[in-house]
Amino acid sequence: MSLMASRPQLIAFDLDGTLIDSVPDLATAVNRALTDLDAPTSTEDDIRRWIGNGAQVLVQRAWCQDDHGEQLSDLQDPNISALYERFLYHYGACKGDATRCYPGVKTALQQLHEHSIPMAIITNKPERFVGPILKSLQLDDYFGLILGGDTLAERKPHPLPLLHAAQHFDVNPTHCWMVGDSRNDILAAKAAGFFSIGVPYGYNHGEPIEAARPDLVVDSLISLV
Ligand SMILES: O=C(O)COP(=O)(O)O
Ligand SMILES: [Mg+2]
Repeated sequence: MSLMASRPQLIAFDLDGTLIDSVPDLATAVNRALTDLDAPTSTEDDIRRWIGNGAQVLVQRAWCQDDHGEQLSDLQDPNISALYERFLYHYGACKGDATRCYPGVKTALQQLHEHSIPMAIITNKPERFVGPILKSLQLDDYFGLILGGDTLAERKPHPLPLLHAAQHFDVNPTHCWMVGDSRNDILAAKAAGFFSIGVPYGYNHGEPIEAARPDLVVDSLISLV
């Protein structure tokens, strides 16, 4: 039986590591920002593990070269704020250069759209980058709501953006799905009462997504249709 038989009233998608592989451009921007501050650069493998808690935490981890850099550094530190500003500048310039959709994403979104399923993006990425990236990949027609990591007072793993989305579409959270690659997506889904769906091909801080105990794991978004 198709998953669609349990027809969700809303599907919320994570962006980085779920719809798009954005690591190469994020790594370019982080390393250009580090170079501007004469700090040592990081490998793409390290940066992949540091994605998923938003851009400020990403630069804290890169500055400290540590998976827990947000606990070892202070957002008020002038080096961190300078690194963040340089990151925003460089990522603004390179955000679409090497970023691509994962296989099956476009087909799945198109088919869900044809089924008239309401869809939202709930990402921890700064909101300003989301619209332009979706547009450049021709994914901008599918989503009735886009929430970035800086749109609301809280971001994933907090349930607020998911509850906000359910309210926006006037639907009950228990009839909504959250699809993501990170434990933050699964934690937010569980806290909000959404059905949680993990994808195994994303980043998830170097751990298998199964460790976050999602309700379901799908290898490709095609399985959702
Ligand atoms: O910016 C990040 O840290 C990751 O964003 P995501 O929530 O779309 O995975
Ligand atoms: Mg993600």
